[in-house]
Amino acid sequence: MSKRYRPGRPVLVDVDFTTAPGTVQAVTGGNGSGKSTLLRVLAGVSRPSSGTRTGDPGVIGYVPDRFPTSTRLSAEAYLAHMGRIKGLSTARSAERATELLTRLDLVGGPKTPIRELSKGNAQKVALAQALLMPPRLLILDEPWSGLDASAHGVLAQIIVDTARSGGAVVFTDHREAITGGLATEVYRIEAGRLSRQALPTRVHDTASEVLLRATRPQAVDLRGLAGTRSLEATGDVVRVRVDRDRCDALLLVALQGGWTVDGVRHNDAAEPPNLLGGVTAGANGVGGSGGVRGVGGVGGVSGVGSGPANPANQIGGQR
Ligand SMILES: Nc1ncnc2c1ncn2[C@@H]1O[C@H](COP(=O)(O)OP(=O)(O)OP(=O)(O)O)[C@@H](O)[C@H]1O
Repeated sequence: MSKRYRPGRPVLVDVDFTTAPGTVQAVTGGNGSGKSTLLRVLAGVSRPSSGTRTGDPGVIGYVPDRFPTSTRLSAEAYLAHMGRIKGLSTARSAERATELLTRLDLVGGPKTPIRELSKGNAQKVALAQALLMPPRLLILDEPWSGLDASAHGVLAQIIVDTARSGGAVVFTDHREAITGGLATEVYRIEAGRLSRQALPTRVHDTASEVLLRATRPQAVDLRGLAGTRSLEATGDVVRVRVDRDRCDALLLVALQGGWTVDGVRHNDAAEPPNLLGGVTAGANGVGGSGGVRGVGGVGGVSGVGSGPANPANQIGGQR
C-alpha cells in the first residue's frame, strides 16, 4: 500500500506489512519518516491511498502518537465511555479501568480531568483505554513517551504477556535497547520504504547469569523476555540465565521493573567471568553495548520468524 496526504511523493511507498500472533514488531525510523502513518493504517483509523488493509485481527488496542489530552472528562469517565464503545458493561468497564490505572500507578486520581494530568499520567490513561479489552492486536505509537521507570516495566510486561497469550504487538520507539529487548522483528522506514532489519547473528552457546532481588512485591515477571533460558528463585533472589546478547536488555527491563541487580556473570570463553556485586544503578547504568537483538527465546513468544500461518492483519498492494 501507499499513503500520501497531499499531491507529490507519498509518505509510504509500496509498503507491505503483516502482523502475526505471538510476535512483537518494532517500527523504527527518523522523525517524520511515516511510522505513525503506518500504525494508523494498521489500526484502521486511516485508509491507504492505494493498496489494501486485509484480515481481521479481532480486538485492536491502539495508543496513538497524540492522545486527546485536552478533554475535560476525567480518566474514569473517559474510560467508561471507551468501555461502552467497546461493548463492555458499565460495571466491567469500571472494574477494568480501576485495575489498569492501579497497575500503571496513575498519579492525580481517576476523577481528575485528563487535561489537568501530567503528560506521563495522560499517557497511562491512553494505555488503559487500549487495554480495556485484552487486545489481539496491540498497536503502540511511542508508548513509553513520558512514562516513569516503573510504568516502563509494567508496559514491557504488558507487551510480553500480550504476545505470550497469542496476541500481536506492533510498536514504535527510537531506543535500540528497547527495540532489541522486546521486539522479535525490527523494521525501519526510510524514504517511504519499509525494510526488515537484519538481526545480528546470535551467539547461542554463550549465556550470562544475572542475580536479581525484587524491590517491590509486584516486580515485573521476566520469564517471557526473549533470550531468557532459565529462572530459579531462592528466597527473594532470582538467578536468571539469559543469552549473552540479550543480557543488557534484560537488565534494562529488570531495573525498570522493580528489581535490583546483585550480580552479573558473563560466561563467554573470550571474556573471563566477572561477578559484579551490589550493582543497583538506575536504568542508565546498563545497556552500554546497545543494539542487543535477537529472535525467539525460551518460554517467550511463539511463531516468530516462520511467517504468519494465519495473518492477523495485513496491509500491502501496489501503489
Ligand atoms: N494528517 C496529516 N496531514 C498531512 N501530512 C501529514 C499528516 N500526518 C502526517 N503527515 C506528514 O507525513 C509525514 C510522516 O508523518 P508521521 O507522523 O507518520 O511520521 P513519524 O515517523 O511518526 O514521525 P515522528 O517520529 O516525528 O513521530 C510527515 O511529513 C508529516 O508531516
